[in-house]
Amino acid sequence: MVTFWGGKRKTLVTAQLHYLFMSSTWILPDDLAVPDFPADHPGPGAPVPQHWSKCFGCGDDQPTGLGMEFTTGEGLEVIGRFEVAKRYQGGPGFIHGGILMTAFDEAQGMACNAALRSAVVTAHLGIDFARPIPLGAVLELRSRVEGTVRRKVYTRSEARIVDGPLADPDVVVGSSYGLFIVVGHEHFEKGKDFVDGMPTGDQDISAV
Ligand SMILES: CCCCCCCCCCCCCCCC(=O)SCCNC(=O)CCNC(=O)[C@H](O)C(C)(C)COP(=O)(O)OP(=O)(O)OC[C@H]1O[C@@H](n2cnc3c(N)ncnc32)[C@H](O)[C@@H]1OP(=O)(O)O
Repeated sequence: MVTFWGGKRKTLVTAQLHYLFMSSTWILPDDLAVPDFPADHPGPGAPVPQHWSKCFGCGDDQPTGLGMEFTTGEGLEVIGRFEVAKRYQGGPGFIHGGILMTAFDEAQGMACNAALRSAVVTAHLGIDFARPIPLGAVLELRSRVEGTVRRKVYTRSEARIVDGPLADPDVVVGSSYGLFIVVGHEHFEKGKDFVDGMPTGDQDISAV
């Protein structure tokens, strides 16, 4: 199957050559600009704070969420981790695919935020499920910004099991590419009436 996106969304071209590669190919635009390395970047290994305490991906005030924790990696990379809890089950014993996609969404959004210091939302996500991921596995997602075109931010991420069942840091168990769009504060104004509870800590809606 070969799928090309056209029309208004001409910059996003995805070729899904499943019969050749068993994975999808993400073609980046020619006019991609690589963002400058932030002057105040703390270097590898520094904690990256949650962007919002109620976030399903990273919030510490969201008991059913993934509780992902992030650190800076080399260059513009961020590294996210979480353990595959039993409640994330899809097929017996394994992670639900939508949970992995959520983790990739969060991880690539955090990479955008760390590289650009701007709020972003997801416009498009692609994912390849390469290996089954068992409950109890500790997943590490390495994510980075590939470049930007105007407000569009192109990202990439790979997941590996680094601890627990089937751990092998050399095996990529899933990968993802994303298109995020830089948005202003007004984007979140529309949601203020629907926020679930008050934020904890110093993360509030104005922080985005
Ligand atoms: C909740 C999060 C809090 C975040 C706080 C910040 C902290 C940062 C850390 C984030 C970590 C979180 C990670 C989870 C992040 C989510 O899960 S966000 C939730 C899911 N996403 C959404 O709800 C987004 C819903 N969609 C929208 O609101 C609007 O469609 C968008 C994406 C803002 C774009 O609308 P717009 O601002 O009017 O922009 P528009 O002119 O249509 O498009 C701009 C460009 O993007 C292109 N484009 C737009 N959509 C697409 C598409 N789907 N395909 C291809 N191209 C597209 C356009 O063609 C245009 O291209 P150019 O003309 O520049 O070449």
